Amino acid sequence: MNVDQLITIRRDLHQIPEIGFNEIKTQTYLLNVIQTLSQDFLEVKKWKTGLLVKVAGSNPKNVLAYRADIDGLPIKEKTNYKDFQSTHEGFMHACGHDFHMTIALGVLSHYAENQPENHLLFIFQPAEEGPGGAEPMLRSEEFREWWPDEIMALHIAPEYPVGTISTKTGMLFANTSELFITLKGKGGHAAYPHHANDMVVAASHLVTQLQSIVARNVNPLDAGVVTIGVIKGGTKQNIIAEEATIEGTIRTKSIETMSIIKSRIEQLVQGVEVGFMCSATIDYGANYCQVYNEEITTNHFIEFTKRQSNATFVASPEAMTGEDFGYFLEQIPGFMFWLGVSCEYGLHDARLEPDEGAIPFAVTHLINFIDSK
Ligand SMILES: CC(=O)N[C@@H](CCC[C@H](N)C(=O)O)C(=O)O
Repeated sequence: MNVDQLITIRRDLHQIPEIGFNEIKTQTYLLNVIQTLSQDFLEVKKWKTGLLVKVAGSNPKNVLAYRADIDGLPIKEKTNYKDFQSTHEGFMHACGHDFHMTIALGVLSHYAENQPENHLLFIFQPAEEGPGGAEPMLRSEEFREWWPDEIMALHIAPEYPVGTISTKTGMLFANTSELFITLKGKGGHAAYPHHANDMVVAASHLVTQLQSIVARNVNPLDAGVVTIGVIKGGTKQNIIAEEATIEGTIRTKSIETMSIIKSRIEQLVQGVEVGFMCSATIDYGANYCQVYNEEITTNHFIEFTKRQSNATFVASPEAMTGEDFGYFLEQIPGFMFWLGVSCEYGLHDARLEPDEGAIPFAVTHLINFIDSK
């Protein structure tokens, strides 16, 4: 695949972002591209809205896997793209998964023409942003039949210039848990507050109290995040709300801190139930384990990257981002790395315009790395 074809694919995919386990058009698009490749060494399996593609090696000793996540986000795009903005109103590839898929297709197309020595497995995984596709995929018969010996994945990094690769051994990304809290009280007329239990006021108190957990319950030498991204409640300005919902995410470096934060959330929610005479439910949604890069495979990739004259290696700090790729790394040795895409706006920003020059760079880097093994 030449650079123009890769850019066309990225722009096509950018126009059809779909959220977790709804990647219907994306799956069809990927299948159509894969069908244009030479099929001599390829085998394709569908798994839910994702795909598994195996390339048969000529003298296989092991299976090396490359994983790309394929879902988009519920974000209304605000890029300056003229011809290829999202056609799905309110949805956007604002986390670079259009890049991740394109790079995977670029590498796959090379090996469809040039048979690798070892087997290769390309994983197009749904629902990374939630509710999590990696864990159920790992348990599936489809995946277990093609279980790899080693696995790798990349994530775009807007803060680094094109040509930069950044990673580290050990923890790269944090443990995560989603958080959904619903408060139910008694609604009523705005002028009769003494006959109601106002869930807008209760939710406001709770959001403020939740901020105290990291400040006062997490060891300052450890790290934790409690971010509330959504607060909803009420139906009209002169009606006291009978229901409010709070949605957020928890991030920690250790499992113990995740338990501490969750039990504090439960205590604070109980306090709000008593204090505001309401009832509450807590749902932790999708939980991801940390992304922990295995030492030997990661160091091998770092050493390879440092030897490439067109690549700049940056030792990565740990990040409180989450990735369900951590589930693959729990069971299969491998690593994830950041790929510089040079953009002033960060991940999950409606203005994210990653530099497409990173696509051919990454495709070549990965092919050279696989061939070096
Ligand atoms: C790389 C990245 O941005 N990943 C997401 C993963 C989301 C996990 C889950 N849905 C949650 O919100 O906890 C991130 O937000 O870090």
